[in-house]
Amino acid sequence: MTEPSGTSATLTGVAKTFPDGTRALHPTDLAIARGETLVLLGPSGCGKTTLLRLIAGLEASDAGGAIHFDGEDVTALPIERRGVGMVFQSYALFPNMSVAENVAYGLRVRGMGRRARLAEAASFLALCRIEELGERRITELSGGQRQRVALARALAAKPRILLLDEPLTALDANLRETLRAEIDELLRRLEVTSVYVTHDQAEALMLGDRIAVMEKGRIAQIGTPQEIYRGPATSFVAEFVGLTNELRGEVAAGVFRATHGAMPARHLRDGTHTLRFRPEDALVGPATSVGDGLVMEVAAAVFVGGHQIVTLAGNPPLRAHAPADMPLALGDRVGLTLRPDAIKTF
Ligand SMILES: Nc1ncnc2c1ncn2[C@@H]1O[C@H](COP(=O)(O)OP(=O)(O)OP(=O)(O)O)[C@@H](O)[C@H]1O
Repeated sequence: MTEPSGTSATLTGVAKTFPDGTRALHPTDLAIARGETLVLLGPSGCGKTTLLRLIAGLEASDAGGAIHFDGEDVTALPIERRGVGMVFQSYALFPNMSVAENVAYGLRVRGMGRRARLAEAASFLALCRIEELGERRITELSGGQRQRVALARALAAKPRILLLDEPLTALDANLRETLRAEIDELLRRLEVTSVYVTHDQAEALMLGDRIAVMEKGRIAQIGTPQEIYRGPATSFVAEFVGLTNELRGEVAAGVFRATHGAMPARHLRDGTHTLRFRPEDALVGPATSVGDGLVMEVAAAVFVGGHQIVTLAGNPPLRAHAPADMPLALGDRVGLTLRPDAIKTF
C-alpha cells in the first residue's frame, strides 16, 4: 500500500454568487499547504460548504477565480478529474454493495483488477479499523461504521486532497469523540492534504493544523488553533471560539472601572472598553474592597473535578473559575482577578 501523497492547493479570487443573487462566498485567496489539515469553521450559512464545493469542482467560481493544485490550474476541471476525495455527513455509500466493494469502487477508475482492488480495499479497511466488516452490506452497519467506510473509500482512491464536510455531525457524542481522534491520527500519519468543514469549535481546535474562521462568506481569520484561540482578530471570532465573558467599563489613567469595581488596566487607552475573557482566565477569590478590585456576587457554582465553575451575577452574567475547595454559596460576595494577558478588547 502506498500512502496518499499530499498536494498543495491555491485559491485566488475564488467567489460564488448563486443565480438568485446570494453571495455565498466573497472573493477569497487561500493557500493550503501540502499535508496540512485546514478546518473551515463558522456558523450555519457562512459559506463553508460552498468553499469546499468550489475546491471539489462541484461548483464553478464566479469569473476571475482560479484554483491550482500543486501549481496545476484545475479551475476548469470537473470533480472527476480533480482527484479529490469527499466524505459527507450523509454517507453517500452504495447500499447494494458490500463494504469491501464500496471501498474498492474508487480503484476501478484507476484500472486495477478485481483481486488487486479488493486487496487494496482490505488494507484501507484495516486502516480505518473495520477489517472485519468487509463482507457486510452497508444497511447492516451503524452510523459510525458507515462513516469509517466512507473514509476508507475516500482514502483508498488516493485523493490529491481529501474534503470532509461535517463527517461526524450525525453521530452521538461519544462516537464523535472516538472517530475525531482516529481521523486526526490518520490524517497526520498519511499526511494527506485535507479540508475539514465543521461548526464545532472543539473539533476545529483538535483537528486543524490551521483554522479558517468564516463569517458571512468571508474568511474572518486564519491561523493555528493557538493563534485563533489566544488572539482572535475580531469580536466575531472571539465569540465563535468561546471567548464568552464580556465586561463593559471605563478606563481612566490606567484604571478600569465597571459597576463591579475597579482594577488596574495600564495597557488600555482612556475611554469605554468591553473586555472579553475566557472563564479559565478569570479567578474567583476572597472579596477585596470595591475600590481596588472587582467584587461580584455568586449566582451559581458547579464543582467539576479540578475546580469550580462559578456564575457571577450581572448583565450579562460572567463565568469564572474558583479553586475546588473554596466554599461558595449563593449571594456570596467574591473578588475576581483577570489574567491581564488574557483580556481582549474590541
Ligand atoms: N444553490 C444555492 N442557491 C442559492 N443560495 C445558496 C445555494 N447553496 C447555498 N446557498 C446559500 O449560500 C450561503 C452559504 O451556504 P453554505 O452551504 O456554503 O453555508 P455553510 O456555512 O456550509 O452552512 P451549513 O453549516 O448550514 O451547511 C447560505 O446563505 C446559503 O443559503
